Amino acid sequence: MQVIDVSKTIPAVEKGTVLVIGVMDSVHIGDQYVLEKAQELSSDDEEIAVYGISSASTPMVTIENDRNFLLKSYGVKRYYQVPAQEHAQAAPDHFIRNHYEALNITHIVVSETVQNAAYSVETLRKWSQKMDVPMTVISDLKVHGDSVTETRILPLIEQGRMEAAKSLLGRPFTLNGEVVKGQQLGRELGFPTLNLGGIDSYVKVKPAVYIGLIKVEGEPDTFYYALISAGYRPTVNGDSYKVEAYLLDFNGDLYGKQVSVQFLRRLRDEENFDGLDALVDQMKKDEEMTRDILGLEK
Ligand SMILES: Cc1cc2nc3c(=O)[nH]c(=O)nc-3n(C[C@H](O)[C@H](O)[C@H](O)COP(=O)(O)O)c2cc1C
Ligand SMILES: Nc1ncnc2c1ncn2[C@@H]1O[C@H](COP(=O)(O)OP(=O)(O)O)[C@@H](O)[C@H]1O
Repeated sequence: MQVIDVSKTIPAVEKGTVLVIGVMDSVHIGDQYVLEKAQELSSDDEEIAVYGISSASTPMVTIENDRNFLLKSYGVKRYYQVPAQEHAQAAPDHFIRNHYEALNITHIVVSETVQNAAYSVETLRKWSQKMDVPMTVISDLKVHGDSVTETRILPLIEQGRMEAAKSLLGRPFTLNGEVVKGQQLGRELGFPTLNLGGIDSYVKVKPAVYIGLIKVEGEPDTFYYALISAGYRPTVNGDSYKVEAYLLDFNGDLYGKQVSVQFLRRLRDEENFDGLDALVDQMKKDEEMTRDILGLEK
């Protein structure tokens, strides 16, 4: 998928464009609903492109790379990105008017949620009628009475409500990062834990122990179950927030690898134990409980 800055020259395309206008920051089930409709509406002669009205605020549920990967998986060929300083005024109707011919727009798919101060669905509708370009407005997908937004998902992750987050995201909340060195204490405790680096832009999950799934770079068809520890590690005088994972029934060198860490459910909150023995006793219990829940051999 191509990412194109809308403030730069917009390359002309040959195929017809089904242009989706939406806030596609986290590619949650509301966004997925819009993208599925766009897929249904497009023919083999057309390509799906997204004009993304991003809030671009941190912390994020889905960082840019993740978003691009997800959009691509929904068949999106081009993502027209509005520069951060112009978000508040992001006016897709200007963009469409200015680049209508270069983009060869054959259909506009607009999600009802995206109206902002700068434009309205009505403005777009008038233009599409004048130009005789079909336009489809996708109504807001509601879960339990309310629209699905990133603002609704963020606090769920901050509270460690991973099942609830998953129900709105349409996938488990996932951190993608690189395995970095930690204090090298884990192996001595009998619980080697990979330390995840490069995750600063993501929302911080509640300090707690979680059951998760890990995918490792170079092994696209394998998942490992894991115990994830997120938090400040008060027992070992941890100085900063970290996310670590102990992979069950795994042994290998993961330093420097890209991993994806999916959060399935919270097991318990992080505690300040009185010494390492108490911590290790609890980690053993955590592992036993996890094996019980997952139906794994002990
Ligand atoms: C299953 C599990 C549970 C953990 N629970 C706690 C906890 O409740 N409190 C705490 O201070 N640290 C907890 N930790 C973090 C450990 O203190 C940390 O993994 C250990 O210090 C090793 O760190 P290292 O990877 O930097 O060597 C937990 C880690 C795991 C894997
Ligand atoms: N089952 C496992 N789960 C996680 N990491 C493992 C496992 N087995 C081996 N490792 C390796 O051990 C490292 C973690 O050991 P640890 O002593 O906690 O060191 P660090 O503090 O640097 O993370 C991982 O980065 C990985 O390379």
